[in-house]
Amino acid sequence: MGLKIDNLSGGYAGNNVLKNVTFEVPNGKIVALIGLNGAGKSTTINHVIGQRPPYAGSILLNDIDISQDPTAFKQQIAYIPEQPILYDELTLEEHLHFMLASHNIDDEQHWQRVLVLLAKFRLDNKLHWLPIHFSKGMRQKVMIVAAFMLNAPLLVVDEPFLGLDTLAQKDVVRLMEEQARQGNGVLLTTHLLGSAANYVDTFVVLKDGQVDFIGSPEALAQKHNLSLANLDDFFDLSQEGQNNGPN
Ligand SMILES: Nc1ncnc2c1ncn2[C@@H]1O[C@H](COP(=O)(O)OP(=O)(O)OP(=O)(O)O)[C@@H](O)[C@H]1O
Repeated sequence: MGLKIDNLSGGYAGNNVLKNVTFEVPNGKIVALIGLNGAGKSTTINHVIGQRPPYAGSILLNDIDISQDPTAFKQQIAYIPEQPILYDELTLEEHLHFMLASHNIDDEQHWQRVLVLLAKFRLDNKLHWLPIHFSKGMRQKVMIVAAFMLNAPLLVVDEPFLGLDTLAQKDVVRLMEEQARQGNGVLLTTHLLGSAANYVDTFVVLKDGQVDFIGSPEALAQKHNLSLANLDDFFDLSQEGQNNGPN
């Protein structure tokens, strides 16, 4: 069980980006989607969170098919977007209550966890602030608190570290690991392979909208004759491969 993507084709009107993408995020595992700019990572994420319907293939989360029951499917997902999405007229506190309600989560039971997360990201004294008062990093932290408070079966994170200070980056990694320990799946996109190798179970490499590799950090490093510490050089090698052309 967990997330199962089978032969997914998808993209945008007139631009079929993903071709037969197949991979899984088992419950309790952290999977990182990686690839060069334009490889199709965000497009895959858009399909997984139900923003775009698949052209072909299937997306199941704990046996619920996104095409057959999109509401039940989406209620199992917590999502941290690359760019924060906040309502200008809602305070931080109102945002969090709204998110809990939209996921049918008992507010009173969960509020203690919310307060712990707010304190961790130093937002605990800002419950009455409106988004206009938040810095870029603080806006991102609001999205992070909102996602982790849901404790959802699948956490989807698009570029989790953009705009975050190093302390917050470490907290996000620890929280993703905690999610996995609790049996939830985590799907993230990242360009920071070297550090991701320390906490992900599986890398899924996308190239031109297709899955090019699935395996552990060790297997990916071995395939490219790299040490885990030098895994960031993987992108240089991919780039060279592209520049050299298909033949
Ligand atoms: N809204 C859109 N409409 C049409 N084509 C798009 C749209 N968004 C992205 N694309 C195209 O889809 C392809 C994959 O883009 P995508 O954003 O999924 O890549 P990515 O791997 O997430 O890249 P990055 O690392 O730059 O975030 C690219 O060719 C891009 O031009």
